[in-house]
Amino acid sequence: MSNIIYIGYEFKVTPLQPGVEVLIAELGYAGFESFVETEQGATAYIQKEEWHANILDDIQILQSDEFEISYEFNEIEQTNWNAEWEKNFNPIVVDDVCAVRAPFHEKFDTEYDIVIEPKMSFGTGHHETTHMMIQHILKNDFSGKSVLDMGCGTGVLAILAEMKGAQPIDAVDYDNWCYLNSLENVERNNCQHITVIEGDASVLEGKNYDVIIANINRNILLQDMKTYVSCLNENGTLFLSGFYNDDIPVIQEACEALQLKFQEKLERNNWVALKFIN
Ligand SMILES: C[S@@+](CC[C@H](N)C(=O)[O-])C[C@H]1O[C@@H](n2cnc3c(N)ncnc32)[C@H](O)[C@@H]1O
Repeated sequence: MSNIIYIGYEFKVTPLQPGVEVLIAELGYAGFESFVETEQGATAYIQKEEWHANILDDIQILQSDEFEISYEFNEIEQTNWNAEWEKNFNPIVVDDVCAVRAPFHEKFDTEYDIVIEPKMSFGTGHHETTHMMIQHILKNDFSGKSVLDMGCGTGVLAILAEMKGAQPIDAVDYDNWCYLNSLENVERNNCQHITVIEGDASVLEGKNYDVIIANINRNILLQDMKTYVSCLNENGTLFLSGFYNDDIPVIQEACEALQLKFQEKLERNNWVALKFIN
């Protein structure tokens, strides 16, 4: 383990659900890397380097009248929470077809059984957006398709794409932890067709894909949409998530300006995952 210093926030949330779920989702998009649900709420961790005093300013649920949320924070050693977090990682099963679990969980009797050692990368399958992207992948034909998983996190979506017959697959993330973690998970799931790349949209120059999956966030998607679409083959499909229902008009407008056609929307707890074709 490296000696990265983390800041841990202990949140007390009333009512607990859906408060904790929404809070964790929002913190994930603000840059928090890992979460442990507790009896009274949740503990959330962010690298000290990524932290700043206004980090909670954009967390909408903290302004909500429907929830009472208090918190304390302090600096902690990475090793203290990693073991605790692993104990708290619950496996999930999407649509009875695809399980996402850690190596220390029992194997599931599902068609797709993905083993993830998530550590600090986002993408445990617990988040609404990951869940919906898994649903999109399950519903669509990936056989023989070239795929880009942009913002791959743990690599979970790329791994499922390979299990569904896609190849070749590029899994790209600009975060070094995610890059390393995806490499580990690709190997753990015996994937043969995934290339993990550390970088942002600038690594996509000259590349082409039949399917692009991007679960990132509204602003990065809007910023990099043109690059994604320039990499999309004819009869291609683009799956987008990492934003709310309210963001659909601006995302849809950006896609349609690039000649994409809206096809389908999935929604969970106000988060959405959209499908476009060209
Ligand atoms: C919401 S997580 C999604 C992870 C995983 N694909 C999933 O569905 O669970 C977004 C990921 O995008 C990565 N990311 C954010 N901005 C990026 C960028 N500009 N280029 C590449 N990756 C980016 C983050 O490091 C993070 O791992």
